[in-house]
Amino acid sequence: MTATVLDGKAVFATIKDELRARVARLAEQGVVPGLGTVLVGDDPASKWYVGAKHRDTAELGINSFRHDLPASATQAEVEAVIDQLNADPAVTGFLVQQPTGLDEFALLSRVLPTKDIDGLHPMNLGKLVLGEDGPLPCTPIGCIELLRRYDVPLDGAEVVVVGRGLTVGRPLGLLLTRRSENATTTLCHTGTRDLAAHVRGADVVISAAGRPGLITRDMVKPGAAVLDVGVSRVDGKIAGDVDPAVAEVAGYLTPNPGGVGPMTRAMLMANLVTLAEQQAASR
Ligand SMILES: Nc1nc(=O)c2c([nH]1)NC[C@@H]1CN(c3ccc(C(=O)N[C@@H](CCC(=O)O)C(=O)O)cc3)C=[N+]21
Repeated sequence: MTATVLDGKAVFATIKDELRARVARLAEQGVVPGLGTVLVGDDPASKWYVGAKHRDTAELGINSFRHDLPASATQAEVEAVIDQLNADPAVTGFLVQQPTGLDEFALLSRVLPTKDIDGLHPMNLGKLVLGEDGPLPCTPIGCIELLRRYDVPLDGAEVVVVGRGLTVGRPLGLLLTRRSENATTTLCHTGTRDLAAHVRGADVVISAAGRPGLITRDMVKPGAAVLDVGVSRVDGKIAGDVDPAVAEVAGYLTPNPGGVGPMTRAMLMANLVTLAEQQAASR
């Protein structure tokens, strides 16, 4: 038995087709969505992610506005770029690529909540807690969407999330326990005494710890769905949190690369098109 591949790249291709149709309808109303990105410094991985996002927009007929700043950029300089993107009506939504090395909370708070396609503005995270509609964080909804497209049930399922970071683990817990997802969710982290015991009971495991090989074959319940969000680098290559031998016992497994990464970009594009539709409707 070998696990069914949760092919994020293939699902992204399908989602691109769906989005192209929505972009075409917006074009009939004279609206072209616009993505803004702010990148600080020259971390090669961050550069690649931002570059990939701009290739995605080009493929979808979405405008893009790229602001790359040197590592020496100050808080005030980055905030000035945020102000400019907030004020530009051609920019539907934008994100500040993390990490910046600056005061992240101040930067996140400065983005107009209505242009926050990352769903990480305190207002939007608050809406998530309160159960109000708003843009949702891309990697967490990417995980949920990937499971949905492969008919992996979440309703009543035991889900173990490994990691409590702002962009993945923390919001995933909030999303999975909503009535619409209805999963019983355990959030594990570096303080968890017996990780293996928790993972063993899980129908779905989502690991976003950034520790290569953390999830091993012996920890996984046969038939479980395993999503690998880890993007550590070992010898210049992507190393996930999930040991490859997990494929021998899991029912479903994301490749890495080719799993959650493309789904994150898919949800970013979807959030952007949704915002453009909302802005078009309220004109
Ligand atoms: N404000 C903000 N928003 C983000 O969404 C955000 C961020 N900051 N900081 C960094 C993380 C990381 N991230 C990835 C997106 C796509 C891939 C991706 O598509 N990876 C490809 C290939 C990777 C490769 O081959 O190098 C894959 O998994 O197949 C990976 C990682 C978004 N992030």
